[in-house]
Amino acid sequence: MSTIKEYLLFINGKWVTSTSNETIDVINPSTEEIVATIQNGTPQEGINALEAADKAFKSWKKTPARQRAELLYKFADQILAKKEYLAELLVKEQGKLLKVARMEVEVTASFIQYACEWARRIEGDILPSDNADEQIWIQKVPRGVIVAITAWNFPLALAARKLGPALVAGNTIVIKPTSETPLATLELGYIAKEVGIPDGVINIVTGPGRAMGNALVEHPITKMVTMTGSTPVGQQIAKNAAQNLTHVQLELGGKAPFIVFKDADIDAAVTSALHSRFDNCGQVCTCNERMYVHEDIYDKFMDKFIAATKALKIGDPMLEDSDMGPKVNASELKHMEHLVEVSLQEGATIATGGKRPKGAQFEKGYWFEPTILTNVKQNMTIVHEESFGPILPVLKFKTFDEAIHYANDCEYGLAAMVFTKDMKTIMRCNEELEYGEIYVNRGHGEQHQGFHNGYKLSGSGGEDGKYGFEQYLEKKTFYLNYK
Ligand SMILES: NC(=O)C1=CN([C@@H]2O[C@H](COP(=O)(O)OP(=O)(O)OC[C@H]3O[C@@H](n4cnc5c(N)ncnc54)[C@H](OP(=O)(O)O)[C@@H]3O)[C@@H](O)[C@H]2O)C=CC1
Ligand SMILES: O=C(O)[C@@H](O)[C@@H]1OC[C@H](O)[C@H]1O
Repeated sequence: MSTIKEYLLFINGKWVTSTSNETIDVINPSTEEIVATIQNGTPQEGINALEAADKAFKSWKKTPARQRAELLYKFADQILAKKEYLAELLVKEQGKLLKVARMEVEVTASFIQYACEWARRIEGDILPSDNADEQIWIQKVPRGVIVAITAWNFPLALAARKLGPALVAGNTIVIKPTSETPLATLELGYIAKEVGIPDGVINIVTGPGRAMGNALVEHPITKMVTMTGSTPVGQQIAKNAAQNLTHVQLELGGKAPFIVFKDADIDAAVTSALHSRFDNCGQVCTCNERMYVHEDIYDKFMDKFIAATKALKIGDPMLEDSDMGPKVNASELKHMEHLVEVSLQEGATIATGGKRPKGAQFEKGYWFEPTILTNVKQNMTIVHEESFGPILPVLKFKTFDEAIHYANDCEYGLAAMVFTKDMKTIMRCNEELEYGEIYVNRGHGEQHQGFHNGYKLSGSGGEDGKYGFEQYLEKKTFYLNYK
């Protein structure tokens, strides 16, 4: 009889049971079984975590950056040492394929290792003053307590993407993972103790965002909120943080266009389009959310693309030969069905998929077939509303200007993908596409040294790389007169 693990709140280096005496079940999306429970933490417990982080900040910021990095390298090593355990936990709580979960654990460690490289590169400026015998120093200093709020699609990697730079820069952190997939993130509390991260430097609290999240965002101890999630919630966080003018960094929704020009390598485009839509059951912020294929190659492209989509194997994410697992929860599954229903009502047709799969193995769980919609018009809902799931509308285009117009006709601006061999077309796309991240002749997939930056309603601030690291530092200008 497997016992259900009850996770507690991780505050000031201790595991704490919430005074709410309430827990939240974490459900396995493949089986609908309870995987574990978490605390329904109270807003006061969130504030307790902030106070612990504030207390720890005073000594953590004085710790030489190299020592901070050395501890975080050990933290990353311990994450890798637990790869199989953490990967299986991710499969159970999020439904992602085991091979993708293993990649997520590796990426979690590499996010932290990348941040550690910045330990000896925190550079300021020294400027000559207009006054004699005076210098101006512009110093980079840590902000203080960072609140990190994460989404459910890559929960562990998203936490590390924030924890790494925050701590290397000298800040302390309170992480609130989503209530959907908090387990692997909570395991970071055990790892923090194992490697000797000082108490209070890392705190992990759970509870619904509207209560626990609000409390963390609105408190004056909080000096920065970094959040990954949906645009409506990001907008709410920005409003709540405004009362203290707290710095906010938001990575939000997307509706990436995937444009296949007439001269594209069709086989390469088919493979990239397939993975950029259906990997992680379409639950990646930079996913191929809508395709524009030049009319001259449309039939040839679609024959190959539909065949490849039909060949995808939906199944138990623990099995090596599965290509796609379930959606993360029941409401997301219902959202898929709703989007297909609306698309059909608006005149689209289904080339493949469009419903829950049949079979005994799909009786339980939140499964949805990989779906391609055709006869789609630019003004349809599915072309503008993020699906964040395995549904792909495909449209034709005639001219370059038409493709760019369609692609930019969107309230989001995170990622775009373009397939062409023509350099002039590539450079015009670079210039005219209104997106923070453009992939040319390959599918989506950021790298740590890049800059994951959403335009429009896809976010503000950006993260990763040099410019993401800089967000975790404040500037302090120092006029030194030595007359
Ligand atoms: N740009 C990017 O890099 C990424 C963007 N996303 C986007 O995230 C969405 C899916 O993730 P999902 O988790 O459903 O996103 P949500 O916006 O629903 O939740 C994100 C996080 O915010 C918390 N939250 C909710 N309300 C508040 C509040 N009022 N104050 C503070 N925190 C709050 C949630 O907690 P709880 O769940 O416990 O309520 C969760 O931890 C998609 O739209 C996708 O596009 C996802 C991944 C990456
Ligand atoms: O947030 C996302 O969906 C992507 O940025 C995803 O998150 C962590 C992985 O490294 C990215 O692919």
